[in-house]
Amino acid sequence: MNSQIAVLDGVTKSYNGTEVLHPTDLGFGRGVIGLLGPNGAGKSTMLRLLATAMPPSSGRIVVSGHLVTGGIAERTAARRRLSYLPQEVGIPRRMMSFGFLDYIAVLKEWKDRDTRHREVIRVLGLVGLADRRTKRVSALSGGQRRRLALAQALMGDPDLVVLDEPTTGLDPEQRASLRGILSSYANRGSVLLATHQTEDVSALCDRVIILDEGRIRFDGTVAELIRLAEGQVWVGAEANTRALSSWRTGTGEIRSLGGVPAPGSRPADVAVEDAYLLVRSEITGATKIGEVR
Ligand SMILES: Nc1ncnc2c1ncn2[C@@H]1O[C@H](COP(=O)(O)OP(=O)(O)OP(=O)(O)O)[C@@H](O)[C@H]1O
Repeated sequence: MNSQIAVLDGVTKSYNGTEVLHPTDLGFGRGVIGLLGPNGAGKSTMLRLLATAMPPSSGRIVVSGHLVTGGIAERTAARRRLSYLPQEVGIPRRMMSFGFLDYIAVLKEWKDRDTRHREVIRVLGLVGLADRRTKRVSALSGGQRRRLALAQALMGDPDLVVLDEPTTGLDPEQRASLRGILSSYANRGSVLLATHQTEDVSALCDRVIILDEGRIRFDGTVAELIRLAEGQVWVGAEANTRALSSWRTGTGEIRSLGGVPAPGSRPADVAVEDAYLLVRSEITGATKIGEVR
């Protein structure tokens, strides 16, 4: 489809002979897409493949019309149209914030010095580090370093923004501000983010994909995900019998996922986290959505 900015076509990835991403077909259009899944599900693997950080074991990947899995020229052309925030970024500690971003901009082939510097200042402002631009990386806090890493992924006007756990380590103000920034990128391109923060998915994502053991287990809108869990989240004075999980909330009531509703309990609004946990429990065989009681 022409409106697709990135496509995975029969893509697999194996490490040392073990397939960790099973044959996957996915297309990404405009908008923010959240990738959820437990540790080791294959989220980072999928993002690294899309970001051209490593080749797939089989299948085709296309980004902005360029066949990433073709020759080097096509891969380079795709790289010019995407940006990537890995889960861990090693930033030289002696570099200054401005110098680091300027260096990345040079690698991204921003040749004109003035334009490049304007862009560096713009992204430093976006991540709230404008007043830290002459600070050495070693003098930044952990969250500020993460913001600096994020800034390099926001440079330019990419068609595809690939972010591996972008909100980890950010304070609430920065997370809220990042949501605004990512929504504005999503008006013109595709933003794909792997996260464990289900609140970010509900606040931000047009589409959510759940990956587990290298397979896609859910792909739909946030509303569709939530609908799967409707009628299975309860609050009351007691926990549901055979609840998948239950806990006392700040109001003193017990919130239960799944199970047989306790006498006097009432249905609660479903959050993305509830639906995610119920989908996961179905995968692991702990319960079956729609047949909990
Ligand atoms: N370089 C590698 N060599 C060997 N195995 C790897 C390598 N990178 C990842 N794996 C394995 O591939 C699987 C998927 O890992 P991946 O990092 O993609 O998961 P993830 O969903 O991003 O996990 P997390 O939420 O913990 O970041 C895991 O079993 C992991 O141990």
